[in-house]
Amino acid sequence: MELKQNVWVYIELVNGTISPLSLELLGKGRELADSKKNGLVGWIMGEGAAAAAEQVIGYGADAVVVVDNPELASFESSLYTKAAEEVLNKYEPNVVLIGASHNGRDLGGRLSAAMNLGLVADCINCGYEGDDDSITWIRPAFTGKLFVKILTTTRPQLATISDKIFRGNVFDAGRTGEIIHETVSLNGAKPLQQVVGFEPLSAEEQELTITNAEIVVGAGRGVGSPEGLQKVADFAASIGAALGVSKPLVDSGWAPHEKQVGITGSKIAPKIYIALGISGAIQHKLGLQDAELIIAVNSDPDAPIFEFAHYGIVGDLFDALPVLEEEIKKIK
Ligand SMILES: Cc1cc2nc3c(=O)[nH]c(=O)nc-3n(C[C@H](O)[C@H](O)[C@H](O)COP(=O)(O)OP(=O)(O)OC[C@H]3O[C@@H](n4cnc5c(N)ncnc54)[C@H](O)[C@@H]3O)c2cc1C
Repeated sequence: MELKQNVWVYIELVNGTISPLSLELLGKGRELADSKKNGLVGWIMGEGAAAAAEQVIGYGADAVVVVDNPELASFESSLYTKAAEEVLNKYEPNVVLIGASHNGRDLGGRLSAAMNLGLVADCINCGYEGDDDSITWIRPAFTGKLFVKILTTTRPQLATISDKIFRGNVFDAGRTGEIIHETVSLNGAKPLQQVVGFEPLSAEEQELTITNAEIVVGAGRGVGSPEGLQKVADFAASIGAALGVSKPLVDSGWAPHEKQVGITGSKIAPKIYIALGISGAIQHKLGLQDAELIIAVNSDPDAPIFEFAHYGIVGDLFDALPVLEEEIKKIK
């Protein structure tokens, strides 16, 4: 397969496993490639990268470029940028999608500077609008008040993409594709930092957060006070759920920003989201639209949240708490 001028997805490995965000990008990359009858190339760097290559094919790539190098054993942005530059200069892809993880943002920004490329950061959508090879990137601007369309005039077209926007492809063990092993010289680059060891947290030490919990309880302005929020927090703890909040609670200083659900907070995909005293504004909704089941309690029957919640209770959230706690404990 001709590898040049294709759609490329940077595959990030986390402890040797393909990150969920990379799988999402393989789904979007497949769609982009198909719409222009292009190929989709997955590109993995790091020690042990070869082991993940077959899976990248199974998740939708036509080919995988593997840079398996002990110097890239753990992410070090200066070395990864050098390696990426060598690979991209050789293969000249048309489009490069990088997940907007911590490391992906770091790599994307450095690549943009090193290769003098335009970079569109934190995109939430993209696609071909015309007949040429230009991608229209869509990203929030002015702290989420606007969604802007951006075209990049440099090639490859480079963007980092937010998580939980796209769906990955279903794994197909029968898919076949080319696996190319690439070496990089790194041009004598030296790491700026060195990882000397990893100490994984035990299961008990790992905190339940809004992005990893199966059940998230969302508290909104309807809780009325820090004491009201504490009652909701106690309810969340009693059912083994993480506590999330709407923006006004962060703005009031009642909760830290890391608990905020929404376009300017975190996008979450729990099995169950229980929204208590939340009106359901679009900026909040955009953060939880991947939740499998949404239950809302709101005293206002016309609250917008009832337009997209699967189950709704019209009433005072504090009256609903003991009932919900009892019912959820019965089924847990
Ligand atoms: C640029 C920008 C970015 C934003 N980003 C985010 C974001 O990431 N996340 C986010 O959440 N918001 C965000 N917002 C704010 C968003 O527009 C809403 O203002 C916010 O989500 C409203 O929060 P809320 O539903 O808690 O409060 P409100 O809209 O005030 O709703 C409170 C609800 O509680 C109900 N209620 C009151 N008392 C009770 C009770 N005792 N029992 C039951 N129900 C009760 C009321 O009927 C009402 O529906 C953003 C706004 C802008 C402009």
